[in-house]
Amino acid sequence: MTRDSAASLRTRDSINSGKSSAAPADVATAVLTEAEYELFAELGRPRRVEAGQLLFRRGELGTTMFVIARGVVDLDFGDDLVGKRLGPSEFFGELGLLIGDHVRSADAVAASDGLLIELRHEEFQRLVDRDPGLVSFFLRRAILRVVLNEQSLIRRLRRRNEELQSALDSLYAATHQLNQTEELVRTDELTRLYNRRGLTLHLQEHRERRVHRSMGLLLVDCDRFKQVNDDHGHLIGDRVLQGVANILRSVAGPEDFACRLGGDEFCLLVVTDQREEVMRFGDFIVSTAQNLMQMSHGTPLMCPLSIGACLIDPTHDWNDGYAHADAALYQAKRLGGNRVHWHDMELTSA
Ligand SMILES: Nc1nc2c(ncn2[C@@H]2O[C@H](COP(=O)(O)OP(=O)(O)OP(=O)(O)O)[C@@H](O)[C@H]2O)c(=O)[nH]1
Repeated sequence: MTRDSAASLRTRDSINSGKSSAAPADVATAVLTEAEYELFAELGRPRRVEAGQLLFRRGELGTTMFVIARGVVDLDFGDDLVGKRLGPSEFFGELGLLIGDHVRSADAVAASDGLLIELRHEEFQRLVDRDPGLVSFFLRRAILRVVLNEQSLIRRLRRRNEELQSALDSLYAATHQLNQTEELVRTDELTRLYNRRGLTLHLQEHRERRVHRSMGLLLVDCDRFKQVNDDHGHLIGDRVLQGVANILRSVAGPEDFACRLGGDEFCLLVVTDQREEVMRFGDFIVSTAQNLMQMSHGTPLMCPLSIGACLIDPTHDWNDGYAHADAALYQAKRLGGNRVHWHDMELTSA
């Protein structure tokens, strides 16, 4: 291509807009100086492109640099990186020319019909031979542009990383808060045992996970607790309730479940299918309360406890099991309290 035809490739607009001469300040610009453009146009090959035509893909090896004579080209760097639109006199794919076999970092697509000038790696030496000064200036700009692009990419990635980190931190905080709230919703404030809602959720989780295990149920109720409040005040009453919770907490294994149902009523679920074992739990709780009562002088640390106990059949309705334990508790109270009573079927049918 001659110098005359090269000049004719350039649109008048781009010349008039002053893009053609790179001032020292925009040394990293993608716009070629007039002299560079003319040199590349002279040694390169013109190539017509149509709107939407793919020039190269990200990840492909390339050995060609392109200069836009007419039209516009979009560069898409993928992920969520900002793309670029290049116009007349701008160049792209320069590392292919300089290095040869360079991995493209973007998809290049003609965004309009246009005309490009292609320069292959093999032509690099010819460019140098023709005008070493001009090519060295171009090289400086091309390298600077790559470095600036890299730096801006690093900055963007760093910012993005910080944003992601802070989003992750907020997510952790929200999850933590949610867990805490969920835990609070399930917890009795006074005793820190599970509350009735906690029990309902516990049973629901078991049903959902299809955990079918036999369990012993102990319904624990304070005897004449109202009297404690009346005689010693609510604060002492609270302390007694906390004492009952401590006994239940101390006997419950990791798979067992202790909760305060409300007021002076508690329950303990123990994983077993043995009546004797459930009764052992019950006896231990009642006798521990008795021992604590003996240790109190004046201000009560504890009150007597009544317990209704039964085995829960995992294949039966929970409410049936609960009703059995409740009936047994009623019997324990009727017999004077301060004891464990085992549920027997006659009780419920009576
Ligand atoms: N201190 C305190 N008292 C509570 C709390 N919740 C409920 N109570 C009281 O517990 C008492 C329970 O009374 P009752 O249901 O008659 O039970 P009780 O006096 O133990 O009677 P029996 O069970 O028949 O032996 C009531 O006076 C309630 O006000 C609490 O959180 N703290």
